[in-house]
Amino acid sequence: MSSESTDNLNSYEKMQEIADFILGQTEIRPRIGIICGSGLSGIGDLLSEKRTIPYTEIPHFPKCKVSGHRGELSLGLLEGVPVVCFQGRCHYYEGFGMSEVVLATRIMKLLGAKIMIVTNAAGGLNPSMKVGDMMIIKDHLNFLGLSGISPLRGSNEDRLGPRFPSLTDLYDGGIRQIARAVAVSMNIQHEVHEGILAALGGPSYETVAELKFLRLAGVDAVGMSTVHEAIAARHCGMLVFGCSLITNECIVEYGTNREPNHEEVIEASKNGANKFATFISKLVSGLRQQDTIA
Ligand SMILES: O=P(O)(O)O[C@H]1O[C@H](CO)[C@@H](O)[C@H]1O
Ligand SMILES: Nc1nc2[nH]cnc2c(=O)[nH]1
Repeated sequence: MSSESTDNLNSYEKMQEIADFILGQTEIRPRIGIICGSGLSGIGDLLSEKRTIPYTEIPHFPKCKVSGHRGELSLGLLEGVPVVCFQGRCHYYEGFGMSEVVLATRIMKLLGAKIMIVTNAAGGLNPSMKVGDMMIIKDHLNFLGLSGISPLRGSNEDRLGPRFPSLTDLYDGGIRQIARAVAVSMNIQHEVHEGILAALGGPSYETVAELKFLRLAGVDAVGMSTVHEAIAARHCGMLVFGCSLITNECIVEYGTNREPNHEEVIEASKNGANKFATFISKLVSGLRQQDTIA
């Protein structure tokens, strides 16, 4: 399998080489980095003065191939703010190592970003969440992390961050407050929840028993990504905002003849993509007004 992990992207020098290559392609110096979830790459289409680079043209960059992920990055202005938008992510279940899964996060840091906005498609476990709703991530339960699968495993790169970073208040409270205000300004506050994301390894979806367990644990939505990038962002000192688009309702009963599938996920994210992108761009505008990115 060509995407199989060599997990060799922990080298700071290699990361710097990638960042220098990207900076050589554009005058844009991003203050915010955005990672687009499944079917959500359209956020990058809102950029002006845009320069798009396919991942295949970037030295050392892993080639992610899941459908719904474009596999390119765009630099440009969003609401007048210089941003880098990664339109496609690498997942652990694809066979990538953690250093590849979080490479985009570390590259945005080396490009100069202060804030990471990380997005995903997720299954709604809280019964109040409907397909097409959004969930501002308040905190996460990282099932891979709890068993030691961490992007920070291995010798620590002190130039990125500390050996033992705290994850308390990982998802920045001030940015979440701005996001809630944006939801009110768009009159979609009833569709924008705030809750706990559980990250599982995938690529299989959850069993009924697992979902019942997760619900008991206070989980609101389930995904297969995001938390690793959030940890890497905290490690290297970026503020983190995370948001899920709810693309399917988790099936928590036996014998319903319903089951999740990726086509449904992509279809729902296509349907919700425009509103989601508007929400993110208004959030960026809010961050600029509050000088959070200064
Ligand atoms: O997390 P993103 O990349 O949005 O995609 C989510 O959707 C896919 C499953 O349908 C998985 O890749 C899961 O992680
Ligand atoms: N783990 C998981 N990830 C998802 N991504 C989109 N939907 C789902 C889901 O139901 N479960």
